[in-house]
Amino acid sequence: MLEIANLRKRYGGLIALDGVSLTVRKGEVFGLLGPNGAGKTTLLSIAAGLARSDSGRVELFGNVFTHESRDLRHLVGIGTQDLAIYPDLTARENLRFFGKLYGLSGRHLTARVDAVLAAVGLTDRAGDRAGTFSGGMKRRLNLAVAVVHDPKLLILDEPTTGVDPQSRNHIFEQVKALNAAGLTVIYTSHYMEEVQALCNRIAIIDAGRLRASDTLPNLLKRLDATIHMTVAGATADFAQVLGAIPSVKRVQESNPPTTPSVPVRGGEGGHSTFVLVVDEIGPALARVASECAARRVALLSAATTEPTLERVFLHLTGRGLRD
Ligand SMILES: Nc1ncnc2c1ncn2[C@@H]1O[C@H](COP(=O)(O)OP(=O)(O)OP(=O)(O)O)[C@@H](O)[C@H]1O
Repeated sequence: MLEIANLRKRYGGLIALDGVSLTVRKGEVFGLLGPNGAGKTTLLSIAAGLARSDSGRVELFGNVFTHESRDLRHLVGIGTQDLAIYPDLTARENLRFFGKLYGLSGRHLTARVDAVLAAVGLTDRAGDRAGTFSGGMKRRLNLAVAVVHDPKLLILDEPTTGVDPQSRNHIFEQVKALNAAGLTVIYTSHYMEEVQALCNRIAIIDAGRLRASDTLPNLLKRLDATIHMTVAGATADFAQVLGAIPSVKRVQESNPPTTPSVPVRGGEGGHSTFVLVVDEIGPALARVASECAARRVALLSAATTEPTLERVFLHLTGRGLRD
């Protein structure tokens, strides 16, 4: 649906986009993550035809899409990070205004306005001025404005920023419903868990460069899972026993014996600590427990760390999402 190739954009001496390429497929919710200032808004503005790139190419449904492509603009809806609604107009007037800008009129316009008001739960407040709305209601109206002209691709730039949990859920559910009805969505958020729950594929950008673009399971595979375990009464060959478990990739022992001839690690009944780097925690842990039982080794503690999107993000960018 959207093909972005080698986009570059400078603001004076600052390189905001440094050759970003990515593909968004029809029907997916595509997540875009990046620390503050990574270039997300710049990328989305160019992808939506609102800003010009210095070089590179954007194709929408196989057609070159630029700032000048007015005939293709109706295919895209954008929910901007800063609210794009008029506080002095009512919710309905806002939607009629933006609908008309996209060429809707008459009964079709009225039907679309009613449909999106209902979809975002603002039918009861349709006649109230947007300026009187809560932050969450304004965000919901902003989303309605983005889809009033029935686009094929919806670009949402941090749609849940600064809203209460209830409105956040409402927006979240609405995005899911729009996607289920066939709308392709690009979604940026500062909430990792939203992107994790909503998106089929996720791109991570940092300092204007694409660091990764993949499905969540594939992104998670970039990091190892570990088991930190403490045992008592381990025999000298216990590290080898652990290393032979199929899903264990590496074993590190934190207190190796001082003399190789001592048969019991850490002395009689002594404690030993191992760190296992594993492919999958569940099967590895089950085998660890059974090996311990078979060898009369007491498993005193086992703590696991699994890859999360947050850890992958930190690994790729060296920064947290909300730095
Ligand atoms: N119009 C502009 N003029 C000058 N610099 C700009 C302009 N717009 C963005 N920038 C700079 O370009 C870089 C990328 O900004 P952009 O808004 O695209 O990042 P972002 O990932 O959307 O950040 P955030 O998460 O904070 O919204 C930042 O350093 C920003 O200060």
